Parts: sequence; C-alpha cells; structure tokens
Amino acid sequence: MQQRGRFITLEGGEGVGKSTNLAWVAQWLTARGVEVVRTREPGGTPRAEAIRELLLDPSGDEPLDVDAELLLVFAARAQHLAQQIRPALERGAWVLCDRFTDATFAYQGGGRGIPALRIAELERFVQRDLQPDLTLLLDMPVASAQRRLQGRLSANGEARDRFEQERSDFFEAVRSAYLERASSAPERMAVVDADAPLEVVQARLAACLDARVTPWL
Ligand SMILES: Nc1ncnc2c1ncn2[C@@H]1O[C@H](COP(=O)(O)OP(=O)(O)O)[C@@H](O)[C@H]1O
Ligand SMILES: Cc1cn([C@H]2C[C@H](O)[C@@H](COP(=O)(O)OP(=O)(O)O)O2)c(=O)[nH]c1=O
Repeated sequence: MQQRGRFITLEGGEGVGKSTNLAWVAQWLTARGVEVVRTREPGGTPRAEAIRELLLDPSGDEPLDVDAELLLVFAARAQHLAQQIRPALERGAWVLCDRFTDATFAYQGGGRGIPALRIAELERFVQRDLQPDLTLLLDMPVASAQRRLQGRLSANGEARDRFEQERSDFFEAVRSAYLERASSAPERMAVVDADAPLEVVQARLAACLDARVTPWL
C-alpha cells in the first residue's frame, strides 16, 4: 500500500480527556491545511460500531469470554481498516483515531491478562505493516480520571458501560501497560500529562505537535 496520509492515534484510560482533545487536535491540523478524518475504536464504520455495542453492553447474564473480547476488538479493527482507515490514508487524508491497538495491549493485555505475544500475532495478521505514525498518550492518575468520568456520566445521565464498570485495580493495570508501551516505543508514542486544566493540557499537546508533526507538513 502506498500510504500518503498520516495516522495519528489518541490513547489513555477512561476520563483522561481523549474525546475533548481529539477535537482540539483535529482543529490544529485543519488550521494547517490538512484533510482530517476523525474516527474511533472500537467502531468507526456501521458494522464495526455494531461490534462495539456487543463489547460495551453490560447487560445480560452471559459473561463475555476474554478471548472472544479480544477477537471482537480485532474483528472491528479489520473492518475499520478496510472500509475507513486504509482508503483515507491512500487518498492522502490524515486519520485521527480515538484509541487503536495500544488500547488492546492495555485493556486486553494489562487489564485482562492476555499475553502480549498473542495480541502481537493478531496485530500482524490484521494490520500487516500498518502502524500509527504518532500516538498521543494522555496520562493521569486513575482516581482523578475516574472523577472526571463520573462528572461526564452524571452531566449526561449516562450509565457505565461494561469496561467503565471495572474496579480501580483493572484501570491501574491498564495505565501501567500503556506507560510500559510508551517507554518501549518513544519514537512513536508521546506521553502527555493530562492531570491539569484543559488549557494547560492543550499547551502541552501543541508543544508536542509542533515538535513532531510540524516537520511532516
Ligand atoms: N483537562 C481537563 N480538566 C478538567 N476536565 C476535563 C479536562 N479534559 C476533559 N475534561 C472533562 O472530563 C470529562 C471526560 O473527558 P472526555 O474527553 O470525555 O474523556 P475520555 O474521552 O478520555 O473518556 C468530560 O466531562 C470533559 O469535559
Ligand atoms: C480500542 C479498544 C477499546 N477498548 C475499550 C476501552 C474503552 O473502555 C472502551 C470504549 O472506548 P471509548 O469510548 O474510547 O472509552 P471512553 O471514551 O469511555 O474513554 O473500549 C478495549 O478494551 N480494547 C481496545 O482495543
């Protein structure tokens, strides 16, 4: 595949501000003349969004097997890559995605305990040589992120989804797995301290984008 556009992902635990800052990063890129396709995982296309519903639905007596969860995540990703991400990159658009495979290493790996080697096998199978060009990892202590998440849920009258119902040790394991991945791939992943007022987080993001993305423009 001749990849012309750039692929940027945002990662982090629940409530760190991914959705809020994704919109801001999209504006930063658009202001510099880039065509941006905003999307998210799991989901991003109608069929992949249907798989997302299965993954997030907390109802019912039947637990979701951890391997089934892993395979559903990658099934959604295969669909998203084929229908949305690869075509956009091929026509020269930049793709800005709320979560991608680092989330699988963090949630199914760190959180559920699936060995990273097994996840890496599926990653190769589904993505072949495609990796994000840049991943912005928003990081903050779990307790503060949970307070933000609770604020958003209360404000919108939303219920917790299947992942949001997990206990804090699950989220601590997710956070550690993310930080470990970032330290093993510093050229691709930038850790941004998200435990600050929004304008401070955005100044940190701007510094990071200036350093890493401006040379691509
Ligand atoms: N830097 C920040 N300081 C305070 N509140 C924030 C900040 N960033 C986001 N929020 C708020 O925290 C909540 C969770 O943010 P959101 O972007 O939905 O997070 P995520 O997509 O990572 O779950 C929202 O109500 C949002 O308005
Ligand atoms: C992409 C991905 C997401 N997830 C989970 C993490 C999230 O709890 C959930 C939905 O993602 P998302 O809507 O981004 O969560 P939030 O906005 O609440 O932070 O899917 C995985 O477990 N594995 C994955 O590979």
